[in-house]
Amino acid sequence: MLQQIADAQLTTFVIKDLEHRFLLVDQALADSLGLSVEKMIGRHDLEVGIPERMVLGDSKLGFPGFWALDDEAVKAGCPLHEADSDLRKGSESMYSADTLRTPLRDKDGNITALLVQSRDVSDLIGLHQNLAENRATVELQDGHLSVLGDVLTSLMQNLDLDTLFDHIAETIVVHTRAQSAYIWMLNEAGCYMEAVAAVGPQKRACLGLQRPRGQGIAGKVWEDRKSVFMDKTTVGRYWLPDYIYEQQLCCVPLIVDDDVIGVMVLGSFSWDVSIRPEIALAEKIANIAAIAIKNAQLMASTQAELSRSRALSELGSSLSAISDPYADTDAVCRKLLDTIDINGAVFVVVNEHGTLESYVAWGKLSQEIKRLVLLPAEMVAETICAWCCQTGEEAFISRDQLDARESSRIHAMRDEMNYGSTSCMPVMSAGKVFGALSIVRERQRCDLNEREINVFRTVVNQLSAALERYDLHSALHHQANHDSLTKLPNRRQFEEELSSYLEPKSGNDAVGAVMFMDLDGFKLVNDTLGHGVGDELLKLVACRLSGCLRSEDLLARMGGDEFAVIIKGSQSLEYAVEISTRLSDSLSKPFLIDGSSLNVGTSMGICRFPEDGTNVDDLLRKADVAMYQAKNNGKGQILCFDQTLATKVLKRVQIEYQLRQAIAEEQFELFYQPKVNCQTGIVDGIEALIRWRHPDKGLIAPADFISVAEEAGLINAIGSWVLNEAVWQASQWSDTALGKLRIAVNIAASQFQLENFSSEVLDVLVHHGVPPDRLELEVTESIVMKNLDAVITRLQTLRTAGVRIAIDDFGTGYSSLKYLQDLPLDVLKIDRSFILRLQHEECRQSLVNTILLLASGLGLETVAEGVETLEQKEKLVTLGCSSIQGFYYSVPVLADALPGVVESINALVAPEPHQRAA
Ligand SMILES: Nc1nc2c(ncn2[C@@H]2O[C@H](COP(=O)(O)O[C@H]3[C@@H](O)[C@H](n4cnc5c(=O)[nH]c(N)nc54)O[C@@H]3COP(=O)(O)O)[C@@H](O)[C@H]2O)c(=O)[nH]1
Repeated sequence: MLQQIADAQLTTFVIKDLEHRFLLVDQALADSLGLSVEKMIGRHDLEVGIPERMVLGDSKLGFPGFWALDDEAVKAGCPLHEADSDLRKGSESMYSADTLRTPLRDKDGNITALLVQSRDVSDLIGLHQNLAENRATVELQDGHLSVLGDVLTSLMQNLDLDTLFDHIAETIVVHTRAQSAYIWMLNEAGCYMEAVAAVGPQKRACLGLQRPRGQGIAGKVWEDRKSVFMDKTTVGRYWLPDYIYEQQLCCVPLIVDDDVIGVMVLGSFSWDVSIRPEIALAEKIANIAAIAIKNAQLMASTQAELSRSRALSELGSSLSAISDPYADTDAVCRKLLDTIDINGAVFVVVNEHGTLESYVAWGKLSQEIKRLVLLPAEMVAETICAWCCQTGEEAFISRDQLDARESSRIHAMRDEMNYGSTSCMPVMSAGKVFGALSIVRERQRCDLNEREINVFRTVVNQLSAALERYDLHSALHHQANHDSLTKLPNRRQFEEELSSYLEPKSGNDAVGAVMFMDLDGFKLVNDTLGHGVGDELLKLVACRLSGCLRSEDLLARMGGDEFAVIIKGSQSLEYAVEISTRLSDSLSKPFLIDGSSLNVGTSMGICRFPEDGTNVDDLLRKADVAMYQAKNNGKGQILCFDQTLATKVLKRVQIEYQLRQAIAEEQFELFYQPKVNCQTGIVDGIEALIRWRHPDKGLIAPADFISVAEEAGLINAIGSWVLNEAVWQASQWSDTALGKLRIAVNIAASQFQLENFSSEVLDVLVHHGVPPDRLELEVTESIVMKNLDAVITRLQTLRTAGVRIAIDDFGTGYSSLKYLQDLPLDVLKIDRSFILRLQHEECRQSLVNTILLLASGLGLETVAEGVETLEQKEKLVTLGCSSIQGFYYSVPVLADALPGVVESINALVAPEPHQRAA
């Protein structure tokens, strides 16, 4: 029955005596040992074939053996549980057991036997091991997942491409057992893989390396499109010199949309720790990295596109405001590098000699835009730019083409400079080729596409239009700033240039001189030979003057026959005088125009800056003042500005200004001075003499303003007023005692130059109803200076009508007998200077006598001016003078006072009423 119990157990069920002999053995154990139960009873473990190291123990396994465990249980006197492991059975296969040894006691309590119950737990342990392995796998995957989560987060944070590449390389080293990492990216044209980021000792050496398809590890992974593990012993030929420290490499392709865009390489410097298992993680990182790279590339190209379109619109607006075609083209070239994704822009121009020269070249080298070295002119002539300039057509060269329109040395240069795709277009202005603009890409990059060429064409067209606008604007500007006759700068340009030159530069005043000149004798040429000759003369003068100056100086035509010069940079008065003398001398030789030899000279005024002024107005005014004075001193003079001179001129200018107001407001009055007949002692005429009643300064004598009026061209207006006023006054006196008196009016020489002068005089007489014989015109000898024939005709017309003509101030001017004969005269007025001291100086007497004889010989009456004394009067009467005028009889008086004055003069000779009666 006990045997039945033993056999019914699921476990090994054995009872042993204290010598380890089996007292009871279950059938299963006997079967497993290939023995019968009976055969085992009474035998110990070794005798039934249980291996010795199980029975007696195995030190290697740390197993004490069945017997030692049996003894231990007996000794302990209580059940002993033992989890045996890795036990080998007879077949040497491994098994594990869970054994309980329970000492059995007799009725006296003594241990007499040992119950051994043992269970085979090998399967259970296997299960445990599987469980542990599974747990490790899950943990590894969990680890990978968390690594990938980190990687994903860090790579998707919108990094720019370069930072992203670096970041990927760093991430690999952080999250795998790799000690170095390299990122290789396919170039734009898909020609090679380029190392763009690296972590590890080879970083510097490796960055920028390029590997074509199939070459090097990156090239091989690109070709095979799958991950690979290599070590130095197995793959020598792909190693190249790229990885000198690494012993093992894991290489993973970066694939997006089935295209290999790059390669990720993980390296380890030791043999001990294999990085082969890292491939799985690296591949997962690569998947994320590839997407992140693609995103960043998209982002970068979108941003580049955005900034290109921004640059394009900026370019458009800067082109519309082009101010200097050269400087602006330079800027356009630079902007083109931003506007179109290119590596170089070159601009060549056709210079004024019609030859091509390289003007500007810009290149984009690792994002930095730099000016490139310009090609020598002879090489420019062999480029595609020259072809474009010659034909006026566009040209395109693809990246791998050697275009026959360029010379072989340009091909060699292209090679050396790594030039690829090129587009060149002519820049035109008003149908004329101005130059050519060319853009270029590095050879490794794709050809310029249609869209990019269109953008380039738009820019070139805009540039051409801008140049056309600029040319037009320049022409207009030139027109506005230059004299069309002499082509010299005009007054406006002169003032602008002087003003900008005078602006203090770096705190220093500009130094130099301004000269103002006016041609002497030009008016005569113009009036006598006509404006055509005058114009030719001005052109020749401009040419001679220009030849005397340095290129930095400026000669301008200020208007009419006036020229001005800016001498820059010299403070020396001597130098200014030297230049002006040179200018003046240059005009000394006659000018030959239409077969006539013409002579002109120049009067010149000089002022210097900063001494005489620091602004345009001051300097021009002062040079003008000096010139004015030079002219007054006599023709052909050069004078430097001085303040006294300026005061005089200022006064003159003020008088001129006020005179204009005086004419407008009729601030003039006529005074009248009687002329007394020497024979009768009776007043036989009066002279009208002008006075200016200035609102502030009171009465101003004609000596203080007539000459200014003559110079300013105001005398004709004043003369008209005097004539009208005097004739009107004569008409007022018509029915009085003064009604028969002849009234003399002073006429300036320029009045005789007026074509309608005689008709004006006659009209005034008619208008006021005064007969012509009551008017006498006093003219000076200066009327013979100009247009003598016309003057004589006018005088004759007047004289024929009955107006008398007197020559005034005789003896002070030309005193030519010829004109005395030619001019139709009635009266000769002897100048006051001859009368003065008449009674003291013998020679004066004979002079006056001669004049009187001359007048009498010519049939002219005579009037002596400025007679102040009785002696003078008596002498003149004795000498036979016709009439006398002077303070001796009366100072000039106002019209109201004149009747009284005349009456009292006449009274001096008229008999008293009682005498008359007698
Ligand atoms: N074109 C015009 N010229 C005019 C006009 N009115 C005057 N003048 C000329 O101005 C000059 C100065 O004239 P005025 O100051 O009026 O002097 C005249 C007399 O006042 C002065 N005079 C007369 N008698 C004496 C005298 O005894 N002593 C003395 N010191 N001066 C005297 O002489 C002037 C007269 O000059 P003239 O005309 O030459 O007879 C003078 O040249 C005027 O011509 C005008 O309307 N238009």
